[in-house]
This record gives sequence, C-alpha cells and structure tokens, in this order.
Amino acid sequence: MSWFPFFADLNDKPVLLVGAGEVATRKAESLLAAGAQLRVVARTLAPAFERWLQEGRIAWLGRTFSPAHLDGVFLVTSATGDAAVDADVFAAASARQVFCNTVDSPEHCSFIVPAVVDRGPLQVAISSGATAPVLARYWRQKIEVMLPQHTGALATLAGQWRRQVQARLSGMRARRRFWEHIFSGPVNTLVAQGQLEAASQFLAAQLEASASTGTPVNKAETMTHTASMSPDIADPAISASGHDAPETFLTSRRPAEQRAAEQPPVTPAPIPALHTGDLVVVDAGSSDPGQLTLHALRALQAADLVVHDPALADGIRQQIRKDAEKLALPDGNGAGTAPAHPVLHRWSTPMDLAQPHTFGSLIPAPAGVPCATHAASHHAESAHAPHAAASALHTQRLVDEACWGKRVVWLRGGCHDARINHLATAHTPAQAAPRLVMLLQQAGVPWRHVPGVSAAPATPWRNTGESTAAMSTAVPAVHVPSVAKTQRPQRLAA
Ligand SMILES: C[C@@]1(CC(=O)O)C2=NC(=C\c3[nH]c(c(CCC(=O)O)c3CC(=O)O)Cc3[nH]c(c(CC(=O)O)c3CCC(=O)O)/C=C3\N/C(=C\2)[C@@H](CCC(=O)O)[C@]3(C)CC(=O)O)/[C@H]1CCC(=O)O
Ligand SMILES: NC(=O)c1ccc[n+]([C@@H]2O[C@H](COP(=O)([O-])OP(=O)(O)OC[C@H]3O[C@@H](n4cnc5c(N)ncnc54)[C@H](O)[C@@H]3O)[C@@H](O)[C@H]2O)c1
Repeated sequence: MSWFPFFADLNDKPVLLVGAGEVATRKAESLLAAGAQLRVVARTLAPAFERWLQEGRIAWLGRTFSPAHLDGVFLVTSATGDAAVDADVFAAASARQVFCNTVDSPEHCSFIVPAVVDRGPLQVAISSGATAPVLARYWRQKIEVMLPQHTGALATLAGQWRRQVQARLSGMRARRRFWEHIFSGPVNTLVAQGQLEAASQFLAAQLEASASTGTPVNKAETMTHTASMSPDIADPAISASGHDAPETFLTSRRPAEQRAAEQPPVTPAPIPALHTGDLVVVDAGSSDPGQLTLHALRALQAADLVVHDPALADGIRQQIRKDAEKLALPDGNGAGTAPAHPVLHRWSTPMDLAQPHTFGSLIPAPAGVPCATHAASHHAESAHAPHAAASALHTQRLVDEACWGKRVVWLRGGCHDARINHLATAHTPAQAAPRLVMLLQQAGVPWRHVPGVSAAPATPWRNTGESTAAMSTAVPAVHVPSVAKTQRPQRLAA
C-alpha cells in the first residue's frame, strides 16, 4: 500500500483521541499546535492531559469509547494499546468516513502520522509508509541539524510577497527562477542575519529588476563571471548572481546561521539573466540513483525539460523534478521515429531539416506546410535512417528550448566520453553531440557537461586508485559561447 502525503488544516476542527497515555501525549501535542479542538476518551489521563484539562484546552468525554463520540469529528486517533478498542474505533470511523489512526496497528489506519521537522510555516514530513517509524525518526533528527532555523522566517517573507510576485512576473518559469534566486541569494542571507526589513527591501528591489527585464537576455556575462568560482556558486541553476553559495552538505560543517552572521551585510543588485536558458548534458553513470553526483542531482532538480534515453532506469527518472517536462528519445537502434510533439508541430518545417544549422525552426510553419513529424519521416525515408532524422529533430529541440529560456537537461544513461564534442559523427540521438555543440555555439546557449560515475570503480576490489569521490566531485566545465545577443533568434509571440 502506498500512502498519499498531504497537509491538513485542523484549525478549530474537532478531533478525537481514544487513550490518553504516553503515545497519545505526543499525538495531542501536535494536534493542539495545529489548532485542533481536542476531545478525549480514556480510562485515565497522563499528566499532560490533566494539565490541558485544567487549562480548558481539551474536553474529556468519558472513560469508554462509543461510536457516538465520533459525531462531528474530523479525524480520530486510537492509542489505548487495546486491540479490541482499536478495531471498534476503526470500524466506527470507517462507517462514518472519518479518518482514523491507530497507533498499534497500521491495518487499522486510514492515515498515519509522519515524523516532522518544523520550521513553521515550512515543514518536512517523513514517513516510512508504516514500515519503520524509528527510521522516520532517525532521518527527522538528521534533517533537524541540516535545515537552518531561519527557513521558516524565509517562507513567511515569501508568503507576504507571493501575490505581488505573481502580479509582476508573468509565467511560472520566470517566477520559479525568481524565487530560487531569492532563496539561495542575499535575501536568504539577510533573513539568516535577522535583518527582516532589509531582506524585504532587497526582495522588492530584485522584483523591480526582474519585472523590468521582461525579455530574454544573454546569459553569457553571468556565466563568464561564475565559471571561475566554486562549482556550487558556478551552478547557474542555483545561484544566478554568485552573491551567496547555497546550502550544501559539502561546503561547510558550520551551521548556516553562523556562516550567514559572519558575512558582511549585502546591498541590493539586479538579478542577472533570469529569463535565459541553458543546456546541461548529464551522464547518469550506472542505473543506481545513489551513484548520481551532486551536480547531476542539482541539474535534474532545476531542469524545465529533461530529454532522456528511452530505457532510462526508473530510479534515475525519479530524481527529475516532478513538474519538469520529460521527453524520451526514440530508440536509437533503428525502429524509432520522432514522436508527434506539439512544439515540433508548431515550429519545424522541412527546410529546417534540410538545413539543420540554421534556426529556421523557430519560424512557425506556414499554412499547408507539413508538420515536423511528417517532415521527419520524409527526410528519414530519403536518408534510409529514420532515427537519424528523429535525432536531428531532438537535437534541434534541445537547442530551441534552451534558446527560449528553458533549463534543458539531456540525460544519458551510462558513462560517455567526457569530451562530448569529440564524439563520432552523429547517427543516433546518443551520438548527436558534435552537431549539438555546434548548434549551441551558434545560438549562444551556455552549456556544460556533468560526467557520470560508473558502477565499476565503486567496487572495492576493482578500484585501481581513481576514487569514486574524486570523480563525483569533479568540477564541470561551463562553456560560454561568445555570440552577440542580436544574433540570437527572437522569441515568437504565442
Ligand atoms: C513517526 C512517528 C510519529 C508520531 O507518532 O508522532 C510514528 N512513530 C513514532 C515513533 C515510534 N513508534 C514506535 C516506537 C518504538 C520503537 C518500536 O517499538 O518500534 C517509536 C520510537 C519512539 O517512540 O521513540 C513503535 C510503533 N509505531 C507504530 C507501531 C505499530 C506497528 O507498526 O505495528 C509501533 C510498534 C509498537 C510495538 O512494537 O509494540 C506505528 C506507527 N508509528 C507511526 C509514527 C506511524 C507510521 C509512520 C511511518 O510512516 O513511519 C504508525 C503506523 C501509526 C501512527 O502512530 O501514526 C514517531 C516518531 C516521531 C519522532 O520522534 O519524530
Ligand atoms: N504509534 C506509535 O508511535 C507508538 C509508539 C510507541 C508505542 N506504541 C503503542 O501505543 C500503545 C499505547 O502506548 P502508551 O505508552 O501510550 O500506553 P499508556 O499505558 O501510557 O496509555 C494507554 C492509554 O489508553 C487508556 N486505555 C487503555 N485501555 C482503554 C480502554 N479499553 N478504554 C479506554 N481507554 C483505555 C489508558 O487509560 C491510557 O490513557 C501501546 O500499545 C504501544 O505499543 C505506539
């Protein structure tokens, strides 16, 4: 059984607790903190319940459970340790469609309670799906240490500005980038320093700067600036300004607050290049997601579009940001043809395929011109290589999407040559690198390559001295094409 995670509003909602011992005390504390109206049925009350009763914070309905106690109740927890009572409570709750949690038997639960790291309003909830509660608790304690205390204040500040940001910045992608910058840059630092007013002013200035640069701009300056910095700062998906390194597990063991307090006060600066895209070629290495490098994980989490091998391992696929667009490449072994994709329908013409080095594909197809899919098969028939045509389409699409401001990841299974521009002539999508590099350079799209870690060197008896750690932390080179902004294709009106 898989459990659906969600956060419920229990404020002023009647909630029933059957049993008022040690475990019920823990459940009651979080229910009261959420503003629930707590009703209790129990033979005896633990000290905390006695106190809450005196303070008028709970109602004690009786010593023996009866289904009538569920009237008007939003949800119920049974924590008596008595299996017969658990079964009665669950049956009565199910009959009334009331959510039920019994602390002794997951089979009598229609909801379970996670371990929680609370940085209100931000919360991290961890569940083992009722298999190992102590494992959930173990990770809660680990995450407690990692998650800075000021994260809650940062979330509160974001909540105060969210509507204004929605009103000023059009497009979810622009807003997401804006917020990513806010959460990893100077505003984060100011909140960590307790300078909430300054943080608010800085956010306002950043919003003004972003709103006034509403058209795509060249990212080359930013990339040139950041390329010489540490890999974390240089990662454009994480910090566009280079002001402040994001939280990482590797950069420092000191608490985030301490690090932030040591930093000099920051002054507002415009956000550079919020609207431009880039392309990251990520090699997964093995099919084990545990072997993905930090760079690979970050790229997959930041991507708007991930184009991947058809046979990509599920575990790797799950590391892609949930709302990113995913596009499987056609099978490179021959039979594949380009899938009908609305973007390709709209953009491409046979001319584009005949002259793949131009950006003609950004010109909408005139009425009566065959769509890209037809164009691909036409091209394929003449070339006797359907997958080569599909490859050309996908390569073009990678570049087009990055050109139009998306953060594109080309996710490849296995380990490839680290110098992707030195691969052999492209015949399949997986070999399309040289053409891709040329197109990227022509378009002025920054790109970089994140090499994979193969499973083999991680096996101790086959390790010949080149450590996995050294490979996994290798700094990916950032390539910044030097083309003038005016040479880049213009974005079309929708
Ligand atoms: C996370 C947490 C939240 C909370 O309770 O607030 C929570 N259990 C916690 C601690 C904990 N639980 C137990 C021990 C003693 C060690 C041990 O005996 O194993 C400890 C450790 C301790 O108390 O320190 C024993 C235990 N728990 C359950 C059973 C019955 C069974 O599994 O059959 C038994 C066996 C009783 C026995 O053997 O007699 C069942 C449940 N416990 C759940 C949640 C739900 C599943 C959540 C998930 O998906 O993982 C679920 C299904 C129902 C529910 O309670 O909602 C909280 C950590 C809070 C924190 O510290 O952050
Ligand atoms: N889910 C979890 O996280 C978790 C963790 C540890 C233990 N447990 C289990 O939770 C159960 C409760 O543990 P506890 O330490 O809170 O016990 P406890 O003895 O401290 O509390 C039991 C409570 O239930 C009441 N009660 C018992 N039988 C009743 C009945 N028939 N009608 C009405 N009230 C009744 C008691 O008066 C008391 O208030 C145990 O069975 C334990 O194994 C669950």
